[in-house]
Amino acid sequence: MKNFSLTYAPGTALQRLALQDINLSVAKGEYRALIGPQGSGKSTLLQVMAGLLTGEGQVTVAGLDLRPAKNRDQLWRQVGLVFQYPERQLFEDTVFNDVAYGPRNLGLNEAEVQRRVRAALAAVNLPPETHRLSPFKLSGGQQRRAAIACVLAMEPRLLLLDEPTAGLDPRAKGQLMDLFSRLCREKQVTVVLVTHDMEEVAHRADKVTVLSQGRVVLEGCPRQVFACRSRLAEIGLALPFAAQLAGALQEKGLPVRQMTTMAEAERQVAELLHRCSKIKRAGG
Ligand SMILES: Nc1ncnc2c1ncn2[C@@H]1O[C@H](COP(=O)(O)OP(=O)(O)OP(=O)(O)O)[C@@H](O)[C@H]1O
Repeated sequence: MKNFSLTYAPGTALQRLALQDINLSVAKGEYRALIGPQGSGKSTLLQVMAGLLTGEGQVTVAGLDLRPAKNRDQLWRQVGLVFQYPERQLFEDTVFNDVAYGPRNLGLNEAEVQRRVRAALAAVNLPPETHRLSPFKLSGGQQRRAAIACVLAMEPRLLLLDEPTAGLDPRAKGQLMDLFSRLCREKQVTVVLVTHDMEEVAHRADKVTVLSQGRVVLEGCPRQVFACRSRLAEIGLALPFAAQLAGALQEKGLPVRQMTTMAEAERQVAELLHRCSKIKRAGG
């Protein structure tokens, strides 16, 4: 995106500048997290990347300049957008037909449709006995997975995820986040994830973009972004637990390096305990 801005309902009483002068570049195969307080423009930005919203400035996705409408129309073959609560879009008589809907619309032959549907349902761990059920007979978590399978069956090159695990239990959430990571690492699918979950960002993202009031205010790898403690506090964003712990220990004068993931926290706490026990043994 180059110098991109978007105003909702221009010229009306509801006019709202949602994105201002955005310059953003996401590499192929990258896992990008998009964070920011409520109303900062994250969902709007995802919809622009999906070609659903337009504004002023340049947007190029998968080599397509999105200004001409014909290019935006082509994008749906390459981009999968998972909205918040995607299960609300399930509508077919069976789970199988819901997942097959997109591939059939692509005009693929039935053997390829079947292959894609089975692969997508297996990827989200929906067992074969659920495939012929009405999606409305599934549990809430299963419905979410079926809805995500609908997007995966399109085999998108770019996966845009708007809080895809909101409301799921930790196990289901972990499984889905692992799946998105695998698609990124093994199939070079580009992932852009909107989330309020800083642990996920610290753990999985290659890079983080922070939005505030429609502007990009910080960008970098998780370690760089989470080192900007006061800026994030000003914006109203929390730090991952490990970064909070590092700050608390440093305030007490303990020799702790900056850290963002739980694995780093475990290593550093183990080092600290080891040093404590050596000091104790030495009678200190
Ligand atoms: N269809 C719309 N018409 C008018 N204003 C809108 C519309 N959609 C969003 N907005 C406004 O644009 C701004 C950005 O909204 P957006 O949903 O992109 O933010 P967000 O960061 O995704 O928020 P959240 O974390 O709450 O989902 C907000 O001020 C919102 O009220």
